Order: sequence, then C-alpha cells, then structure tokens
Amino acid sequence: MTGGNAALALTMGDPAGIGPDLSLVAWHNRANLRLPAFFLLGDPDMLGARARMLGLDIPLVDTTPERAVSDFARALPVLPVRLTADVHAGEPDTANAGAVIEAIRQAIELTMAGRAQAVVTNPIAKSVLYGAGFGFPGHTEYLAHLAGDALGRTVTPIMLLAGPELRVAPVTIHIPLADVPRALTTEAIVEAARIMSHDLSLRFGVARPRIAISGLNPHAGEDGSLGAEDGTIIAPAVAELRAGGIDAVGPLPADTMFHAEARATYDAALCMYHDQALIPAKTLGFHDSVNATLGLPFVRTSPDHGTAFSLAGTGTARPDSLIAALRLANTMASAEARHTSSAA
Ligand SMILES: NC(=O)c1ccc[n+]([C@@H]2O[C@H](COP(=O)([O-])OP(=O)(O)OC[C@H]3O[C@@H](n4cnc5c(N)ncnc54)[C@H](O)[C@@H]3O)[C@@H](O)[C@H]2O)c1
Ligand SMILES: N[C@H](C(=O)O)[C@H](O)COP(=O)(O)O
Repeated sequence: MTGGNAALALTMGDPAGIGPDLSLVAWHNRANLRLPAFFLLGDPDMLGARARMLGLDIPLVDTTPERAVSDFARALPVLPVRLTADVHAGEPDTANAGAVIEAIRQAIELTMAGRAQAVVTNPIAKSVLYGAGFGFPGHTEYLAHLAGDALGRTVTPIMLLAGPELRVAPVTIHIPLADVPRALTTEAIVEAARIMSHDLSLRFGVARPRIAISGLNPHAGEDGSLGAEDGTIIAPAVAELRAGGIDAVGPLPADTMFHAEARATYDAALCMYHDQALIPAKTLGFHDSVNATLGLPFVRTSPDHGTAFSLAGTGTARPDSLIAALRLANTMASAEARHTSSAA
C-alpha cells in the first residue's frame, strides 16, 4: 500500500528528544539534500521553540496531507498534534505520551488511506511511554497491532536494520535474552525469513534474495555439543525455506558472518535475537543505518537511534540516520508502487 506521490508522514517522536531537532535540520537542508517531501505530525509551538533554541529561522505551516508536497518548498508542513505539557529539551514527560502515540496513530491511518506515501517515525523513549501505560514494546509491535486491527488479521513485523554495509533483522525482538530460547521456533524463523525475502523483492528490488541465517549458540552449536537449538530448530527452518525455493543458508556461526567477505555472500542476515543483529548493524553504520519494519501493509522507517535526550536542543545531534530514513521510505514505497503497477 503506497500513497503514490504523496508526502511522507513524519511523527514527532518524544518531543523532549532529538526528533524535533533532526526534523528541523533536515527540512532546513531539504534542497541540497534533495529530500522527499514530508509533513510532520507534531506540536507547532514545540517545534517553533526548538527552532529558536537551535538558532534556526524555520517557517512552519499548518498543512494537510494533500497540500504538504506543495507547502514543503517554502515551509515545514505541520499536521498539528497538540502536546499536553510544556516541553523542556532533554526532560521527557509522560504527560505528553498521549500526543506522541496519537501522532503515530494518525500517520498510520493517513498512510493506509493512501494520503501519505509512508510512515517515518522519530525516536520515542519506550520507558516514558510505558510509564503512561503504553502496552507495546515499541513502534514495531504497535504498528503491527494497528495494521492487524485495520486488516482484520495478524500482522507479523520484522525489524530490519538497513545500511550501506549490512541489512539484518532479529527473529525475536524486544524480549529479555532469557526468554529467547523458548521463543525460538522453526515456524517463527521460517515466517521471518519469508517476510524478509518477500519485502526485499517488493520494496528493495532484490530479484532473488540470499538470506544468511545465524545460529543461536557459540559456533552454531558445534554440532550439538554447545547447544541443541541450532540443529533441532534453526537447521529445519533453513531446510524448509530452501525446499520452498528461498535461498537461505545456515545456521551460521554468528561471529564469522559479518566481516566484509562474509557479507558479500548474502543480501540480508537473519539473527535469533535483538543484540545479535543490532550490534553489527550499529557498529558498521550507526549514522547511516535505518530501522525499516517489514511485513506491514505500508512502508515504515525510523532512524536507528533513540531519543538521545542529552543532545536535544544542543545542535550537536546528527541528522544522518533520519535523512537516510526519509530517503529509504521514499525509495521503498516507490519500488513497491512500480512493482504493483507492473503486476497490474
Ligand atoms: N527508533 C526508536 O524509537 C528508538 C531506537 C532506539 C532507542 N530508542 C529509545 O531511546 C531511548 C534512549 O536509548 P539509548 O540511550 O539506548 O540510545 P540512543 O540512540 O538514544 O543513544 C545512544 C548513544 O548515541 C548517541 N546518539 C544517538 N543518536 C544520535 C545522533 N543522531 N547524533 C549523535 N549522537 C547520537 C547518544 O547521545 C548516546 O550517546 C530509550 O528509551 C530507547 O528505548 C528508540
Ligand atoms: N530496537 C531498535 C533499536 O534498538 O534501534 C528500536 O528500539 C526499535 O524501536 P521501535 O520498535 O520503537 O522502532
């Protein structure tokens, strides 16, 4: 589902974090960056105050999704989502959690209605939302929940970290490490790899995706002597995927699948848990990797970093990952639109 030539829907994220800073800087440099048009779902007063704090003269305009592309050239288009409490940069406040969540909800609704091209989310602070009763581990699970509600079916999200050096995703996402072995099943690995393969073709233009699947245990279990899951859970998943025509290899020892020569042998890696995937992703490209959620009925990207509260309002936060997220959302949605129109 893509909104054609519509603007991207960018959510404000936690208003005390660096999301507002990065959005203002990105818009300010839109011409030399040749950025795709976006509108920001957020509080105009907060944005104006942060621009002044950063010493940036940035015109804001209340917009609609339909006017945003034309507005983007002369002002930062804002779809107002009003905050409850005053914002102090670097000082998160659970009183604003409702508005943070509402901005995400509206971005999804507009994108699923074809009024926005894709969703790009500025960072939220999970603990702040939890403190206000938010019942999901983060955007990834919340987006899948809302999409599933809209479609009347279960939507399984895959959290892909996409950068110039590596694309990688974990099978299990925001669960405690102690719970990972119990959560790993052959079915979950197969489903994750199938979604990854499908979206790499549909939204990344990879004709025949090669997927490298990691083991769980050291040395991928060392033939069972260092753990059983690699042989009893992961290997059957690889066999099932290959029997179904997906070019999957594994289970691979995780410590020798991320150096340059290894990375040249696959299009994306699938790991068993959060840090097994995100450590190499953020080590190889912290400032130019993007968090892209696969498996959704719309495109969603996010910077690969968080709210960096200590940097908010200082002018020192780097906008690179947000810029890459805006560009990737546009590229992914455009690839899907081309694929869909050629299949029609
Ligand atoms: N996409 C998201 O919404 C997202 C992603 C990761 C973490 N988070 C949340 O953010 C909060 C803080 O998490 P954290 O401290 O683990 O990670 P973080 O990414 O906010 O910060 C980690 C380190 O990187 C630095 N950093 C982050 N972004 C930067 C930028 N653009 N430019 C320069 N330096 C930057 C920070 O100053 C800090 O030193 C947590 O609540 C976490 O849940 C959200
Ligand atoms: N786990 C990701 C990371 O560490 O970058 C990030 O927190 C994802 O958060 P969302 O599900 O809110 O995108």
